[in-house]
Amino acid sequence: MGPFLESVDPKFHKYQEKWNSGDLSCVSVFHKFVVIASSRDMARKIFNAPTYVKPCVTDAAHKLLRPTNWVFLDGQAHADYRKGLNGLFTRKALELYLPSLEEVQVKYLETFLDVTERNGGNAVPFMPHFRVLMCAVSCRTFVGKYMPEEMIKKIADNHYQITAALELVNFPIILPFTRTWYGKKCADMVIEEFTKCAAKAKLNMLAGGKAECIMDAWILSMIASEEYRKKVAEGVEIPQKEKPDMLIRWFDDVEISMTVFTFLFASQDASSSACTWLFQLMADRPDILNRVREENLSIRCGDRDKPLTLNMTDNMIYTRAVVKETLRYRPPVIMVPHIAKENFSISEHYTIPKGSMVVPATYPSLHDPDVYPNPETYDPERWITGGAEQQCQNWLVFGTGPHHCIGQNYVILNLVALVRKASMKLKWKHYITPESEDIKLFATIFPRDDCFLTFEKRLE
Ligand code: HEM
Repeated sequence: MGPFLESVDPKFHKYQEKWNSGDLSCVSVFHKFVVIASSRDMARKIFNAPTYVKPCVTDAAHKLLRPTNWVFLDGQAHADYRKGLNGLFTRKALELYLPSLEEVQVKYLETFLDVTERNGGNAVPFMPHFRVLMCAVSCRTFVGKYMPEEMIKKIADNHYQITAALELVNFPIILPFTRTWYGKKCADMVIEEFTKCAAKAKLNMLAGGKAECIMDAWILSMIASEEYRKKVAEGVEIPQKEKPDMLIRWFDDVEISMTVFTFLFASQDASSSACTWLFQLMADRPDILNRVREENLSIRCGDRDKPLTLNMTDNMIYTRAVVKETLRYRPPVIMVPHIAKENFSISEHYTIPKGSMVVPATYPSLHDPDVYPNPETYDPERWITGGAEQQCQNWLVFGTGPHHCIGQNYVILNLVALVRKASMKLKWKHYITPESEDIKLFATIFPRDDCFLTFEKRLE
C-alpha cells in the first residue's frame, strides 16, 4: 500500500532516491510491477525499443483519451498516422500560427497586471494564471477562433481535473466522484467542444477561408488530398509538383477533435510547467532577463511592437539559449511511462517481465555533470559558448524514438515568443519563499509554492 500512496502523492526526492539507487530500480504499486530506468543509456534503450515497449501515459489515460485515440496506436499504424500530422508542425505551418499566438500572448500578459492590481499589489501564486495563459495560446493555435473565448478558462480549470486524474497507477475501474471520474467528465467536455470547432473549421475551409490554426491546416490538407484523388479518378493528368506532399484520408469531426485533444493533453501541463519556471528564473536573474530584452530590442530595431517572424526568432540566439536552459534545468516531463509488450532483455543481467510498467527518466540525463558541467547551475551561456548544443544524446526533454514529442518546435517557439514579449512589456518580481526551489510533482514539475509574483507595466 505504501508505494501506492506514494504514487498518489509523488515526491520528487523519492524519485531522486530511486534514480540514485542504480541504472535500473523497481517498485510494486498496487497491481503493477514498475521498472524505473535512470541512466541515459537505459532510458534511450527504452524510448527506442518499440518492439518491446509502448507508451502507456498512465492507466487512466486510455479511459480519458478513449481507447481508439491515435496516441495508443503502435508500430507501423502509429508511424503512418503520425506522418499525416507532421505537416502541422513544419516551419511553414508554424509561420501560419505565429500572428495569433502573439496576439493571445499580449492579451493574456496584460491580465497579469490586473491580477496584481486586484490583489492590492501583493504577490500571489502565478502558476494557475500561467496555466490559463498556456491554455489560451494552445487553444488558439489548435482550434483558432472557432471556440468561444469564455470556454478557455473553463477548459484550463477542467484540464487541472484531468491531470489530477492521472496518477501513475489508478484504481482499475472508474468509481463515481473519484478523481478519475471527474477527469473523464472533463475530458468528454473538451472533446465535445473541439468536435464543434472541427465542424466550423470544415465549413470555413471548404468556403475558401484562410488557415490560421492547426485544425484549419489539417482540414486543408484533407481537402487537397480529396481533390487530388478525385482528379486522378477522373483521369486528369496532374503534374508531380501539384501532388500534395502527403495524401491523407478524410477524418470525421470526432476524430479530429480527439487528435487535437491529444495535443492539448500533451502540451497543457508541460507548457505550464516550463512557463512557470521561466518567469521564476527570469525574475531571480535580472541580468539574464536584461540580455533577453536587449537582444530583442536590437533585433526589432528598437520597435517593441514589431510583429514577430520566424526569421527573427532564428536570430534570437540568447533568448533561445534561455529557453533551452530552462527546459534542461527544470525539464517539465521527468519520466515517460511505458508498458512492456514482451519480455524485454534490457541488459545482460536483467529481463523486464512482459506486462510491467517501464519508466525511463529524463531528469538524470539532463543533470549529468559529465555532460552539463555544474548541472545545478542555471547557465544559458552553456548553449552558446559551452558544449551543451552538441550533447544530443542527453537532450531527453522531448523524449526520443518513434514517439518523440511532435510539438517540440512549436513549444520552443511559443516560449521564445513569450519571454521576448514579456521582457519588453512587463516588469515582474518574485517573492522567494522557503519552497520556491522545492520541486512539486503534478504530472509535470512546478515550484512547490506555485511561484509568488507581482507584475507591473514596463514604460520604457
Ligand atoms: C515544454 C513542453 C513539452 C514537453 C517538455 C513535452 C515532452 C514530451 C515528451 C517527453 C514526450 C514523450 C516522448 C517519447 O515518448 O519519446 C512527448 C510526447 C508528445 N508530445 Fe510533447 N511536450 C511538450 C509540449 C507539447 C506540445 C505543445 C504538443 C502539441 C502541440 C505536444 C504533443 C505531444 C504528442 C502528441 C506526443 C506523443 C507523440 C507520439 O506518441 O507519437 N507536446 N512530449
